[in-house]
Amino acid sequence: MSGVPYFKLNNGTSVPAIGLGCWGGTTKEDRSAARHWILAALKSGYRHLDTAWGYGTEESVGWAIKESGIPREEIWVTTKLPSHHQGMVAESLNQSLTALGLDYVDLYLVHWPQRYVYDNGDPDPKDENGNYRTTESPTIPEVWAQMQEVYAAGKAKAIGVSNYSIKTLEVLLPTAKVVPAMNQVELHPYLAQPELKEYCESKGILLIAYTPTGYATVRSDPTITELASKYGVNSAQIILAWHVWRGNVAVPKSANPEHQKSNLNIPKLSEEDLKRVSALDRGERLCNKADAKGQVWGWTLEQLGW
Ligand SMILES: NC(=O)C1=CN([C@@H]2O[C@H](COP(=O)(O)OP(=O)(O)OC[C@H]3O[C@@H](n4cnc5c(N)ncnc54)[C@H](OP(=O)(O)O)[C@@H]3O)[C@@H](O)[C@H]2O)C=CC1
Ligand SMILES: O=C[C@H](O)[C@@H](O)[C@@H](O)[C@H](O)C(=O)O
Repeated sequence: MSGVPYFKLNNGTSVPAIGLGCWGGTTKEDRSAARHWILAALKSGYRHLDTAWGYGTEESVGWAIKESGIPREEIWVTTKLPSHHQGMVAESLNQSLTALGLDYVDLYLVHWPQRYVYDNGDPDPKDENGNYRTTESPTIPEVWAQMQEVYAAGKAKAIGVSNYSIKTLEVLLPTAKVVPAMNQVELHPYLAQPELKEYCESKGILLIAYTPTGYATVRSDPTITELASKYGVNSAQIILAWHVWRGNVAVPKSANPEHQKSNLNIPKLSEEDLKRVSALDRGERLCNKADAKGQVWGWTLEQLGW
């Protein structure tokens, strides 16, 4: 077993390789109650919290940081820009900072490449046919230019993207003055995304794995459970060891103190066993799958480049 390593970003800062996913449910009550399991995680040794404007848990994250008494600079905080705020990056980040009770975040991510029209602050604006009201203005490069401004102002110590593919990164990068430090995407043994990983590595972009343990689907895979027995650990630990070996940051969510603790405790696996985990890749998405219209939050898989 070993502690959590830190990975270096293209701007020279370092991020704990395991963070706590802070998606806290859909009700106001659950999102508020998340403060208690977020605080428990900080007490167990987590120093990296992953939230988003859209999760409604920024206040809970801020409360837990304050309550923990841990110095601000020892905790890595990520939040994300929602799709209906992409024309107002500075204002949206200010809203997030107010909710967090912080004066900077360590990482600010564009949550999705698709942009929605701003309609009275509705985060899911839809037309009469139930279609997302996406917009081409601002463009991806225009949104990124605004991201560079909040980075220059020091309100975000690093900036990056989420749910970007090679296709959408190829739209962003040509005019970027700051290369995204990180790209947060779905990654687990059933969706290893080797081409995206190689591409991002070649550009100096670190990947963050969301849905990192692949839910019960991947955790109960026979190879994973066999390795868990062999090493005397649980399935999530096998999968997280694989992420760290591949050089991916991972942000497992757990409200359970025992799971939280074990997710920080990374076992050392043999190269041969790690390669067995890699061999499970089948390009299967488990989160954010296409809906009945063949879209994910208003964009087709082709638009997303998935
Ligand atoms: N950028 C994006 O678009 C997205 C980002 N995310 C981020 O990624 C985070 C994690 O993603 P998520 O989809 O929740 O995937 P996870 O792989 O983190 O799965 C979470 C589930 O796994 C369970 N779990 C966690 N650890 C263990 C363990 N050791 N043993 C058994 N069960 C365990 C949790 O249950 P329990 O609480 O009971 O432990 C919970 O039900 C989110 O919170 C969010 O921060 C997620 C989706 C999209
Ligand atoms: O409106 C979009 C959804 O909230 C979507 O943003 C989430 O599934 C998300 O990607 C996450 O980070 O958990």
